[in-house]
Amino acid sequence: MKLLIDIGNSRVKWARSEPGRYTFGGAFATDASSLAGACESQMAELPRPEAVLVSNVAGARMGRLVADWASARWAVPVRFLCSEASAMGVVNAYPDPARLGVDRWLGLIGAWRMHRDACCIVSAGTALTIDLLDGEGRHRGGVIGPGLSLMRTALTSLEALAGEVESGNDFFCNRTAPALSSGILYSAVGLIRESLGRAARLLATEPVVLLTGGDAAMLRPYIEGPVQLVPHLVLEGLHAVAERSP
Ligand SMILES: Nc1ncnc2c1ncn2[C@@H]1O[C@H](COP(=O)(O)OP(=O)(O)O)[C@@H](O)[C@H]1O
Ligand SMILES: CC(C)(COP(=O)(O)O)[C@@H](O)C(=O)NCCC(=O)O
Ligand SMILES: [K+]
Repeated sequence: MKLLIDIGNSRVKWARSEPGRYTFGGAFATDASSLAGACESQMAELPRPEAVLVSNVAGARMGRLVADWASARWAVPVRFLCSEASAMGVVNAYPDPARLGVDRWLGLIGAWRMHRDACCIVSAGTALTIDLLDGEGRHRGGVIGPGLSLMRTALTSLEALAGEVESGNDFFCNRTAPALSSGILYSAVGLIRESLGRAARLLATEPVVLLTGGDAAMLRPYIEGPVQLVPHLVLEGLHAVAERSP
């Protein structure tokens, strides 16, 4: 068994990888003060993994905390994945491949393994990242926007907008709280819809949407066309790599 760990800027997600079998394990906050304790409470009882594969986009300190915990618990090799120029049929669009977030890279790897066709990966996490993969496995680039919580935190930090964001049904609202909710939601939905329109024109075909991340389920009703909800695409990408690694 290999242990897969996705360290995002809001949450750490983990899973078990065995040949032909991927099992989601759990999630906990990406918080330095509680990280080791959360690893202990969620993963300590696992059988000793033969390896730990990590995707980390939350900085070196979080990565070190997880690696130190795993090394102390099992004395097992901890491998931090890096974005590459190409791998497993996917070609990175970045001229400097290592600069592409490794979560986005592993999302592309996971998407290609699932679909082997043109797809648009929408990852609704701390950031809202959208990446386009063409029918030949070429990454055509992507965009990085604010996630829902990030927008909420930024806007409600303004004194005039402080307080609860209240979900509503209208687009145009006559009270501050629902107006915030509508603006935040459609900022994300607008970016997604713009991306999908441009993707269809660029590829001359409508790519399937792979929707992932903590806000995926919430955004799903607002996205037209073929959409597949994949709660943890980064972990699926790590599983694809794990199955190919010795
Ligand atoms: N239990 C949860 N804890 C924290 N955020 C959650 C939770 N469930 C859903 N979310 C939403 O998901 C987002 C984080 O998604 P996630 O994909 O875990 O982000 P990242 O990969 O950037 O850490 C948060 O911004 C929040 O809006
Ligand atoms: C943009 C991100 C921080 C998203 O992280 P997340 O929302 O998953 O926490 C991550 O993809 C990243 O570190 N990207 C590096 C810059 C780039 O991809 O161009
Ligand atoms: K993301």
